[in-house]
Amino acid sequence: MKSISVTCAIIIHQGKILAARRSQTMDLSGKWEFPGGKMEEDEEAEDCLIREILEELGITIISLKALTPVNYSYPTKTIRLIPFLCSWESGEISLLEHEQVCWLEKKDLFSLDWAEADLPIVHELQENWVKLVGQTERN
Ligand SMILES: Nc1nc2c([nH]c(=O)n2[C@@H]2O[C@H](COP(=O)(O)OP(=O)(O)OP(=O)(O)O)[C@@H](O)[C@H]2O)c(=O)[nH]1
Repeated sequence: MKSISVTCAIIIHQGKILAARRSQTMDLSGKWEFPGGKMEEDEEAEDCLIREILEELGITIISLKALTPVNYSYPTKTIRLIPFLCSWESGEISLLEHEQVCWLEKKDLFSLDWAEADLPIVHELQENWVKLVGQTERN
């Protein structure tokens, strides 16, 4: 099965990270994810990320650091999920596609019903929280 490349943003703000809940009109409805979306042809991963976050949340972000990509096969599709730690640069968050967002501390990471493909990223964040979240924020 052909793999679809999907970028996602772990947006850090005041020592927490943003998670978003997929709405009823999206596949994997009700699952939590890191906002982002599919890469277009000839698009760089970080350009995709910045475009998707503006489309989905109405904010501008800056990508700070690449995390480890995840290859995952759902029954109907295979994705390569490409995560980046990001900072929130400007704008106010609007829910343009998701039904809910929340800010997570380390202790809350596994309290959500994550999309399966996101679990290795959540583990990577938990294991390296201080280095990745505590020391990466720009503002
Ligand atoms: N954005 C995002 N997608 C994820 C994550 N985890 C995960 O399994 N996915 C899956 O990756 C695919 C990305 O689709 P999307 O719907 O967010 O992307 P898009 O906006 O570009 O697509 P669309 O406009 O065609 O619906 C979906 O199948 C989604 O379920 C994640 O953390 N973030």
